[in-house]
Amino acid sequence: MSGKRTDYISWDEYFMGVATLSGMRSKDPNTQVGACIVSEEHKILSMGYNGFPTGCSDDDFPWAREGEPLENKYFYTTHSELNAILNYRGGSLEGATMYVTLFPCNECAKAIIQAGIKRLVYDSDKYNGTPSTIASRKMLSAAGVDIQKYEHTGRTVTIQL
Ligand SMILES: O=c1[nH]c(=O)n([C@H]2C[C@H](O)[C@@H](COP(=O)(O)O)O2)cc1CO
Ligand SMILES: [Zn+2]
Repeated sequence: MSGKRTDYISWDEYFMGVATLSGMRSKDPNTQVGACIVSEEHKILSMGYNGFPTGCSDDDFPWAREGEPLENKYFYTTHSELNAILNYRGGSLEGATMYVTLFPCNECAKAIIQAGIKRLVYDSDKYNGTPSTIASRKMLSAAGVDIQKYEHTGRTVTIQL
């Protein structure tokens, strides 16, 4: 008998958990997104969350969803998926898997494809049916990216910080 623990978290729980934790860094009051990129050997290569680019202060740039284009967040936020891709400085992401807490938009889909990411595991799909996610799905499918919906296990993890 090996005596090994049996209640350890699965790879999917681990990586979606890390993506979720990363999203908790986001200052966006409406939608927090986290992404975690993993190698074929189950090694974490990079992480990201949605926010303004370096040097663009969260206190100076707007988090509003509405109003003039220059006065709301959409021109300024870097999405979690792009941040995770850009945060990787170690070489190629060819063949990697991305775990992301929200299904990617069309712009992130292009970055995912061009980075060579071959598998996508997503959790929320709250913008399903919008032109952006329809285009995203269309491109990811055409490029042969394996798209999987994360299956919740019901496990709750409490971390004392
Ligand atoms: O793929 C995505 N990844 C990502 O990080 N985001 C970010 C950008 C914004 O900060 C926020 C979306 O804001 P909202 O849900 O209020 O429209 O989530 C949004 C998408 C769109 O699906
Ligand atoms: Zn995006």
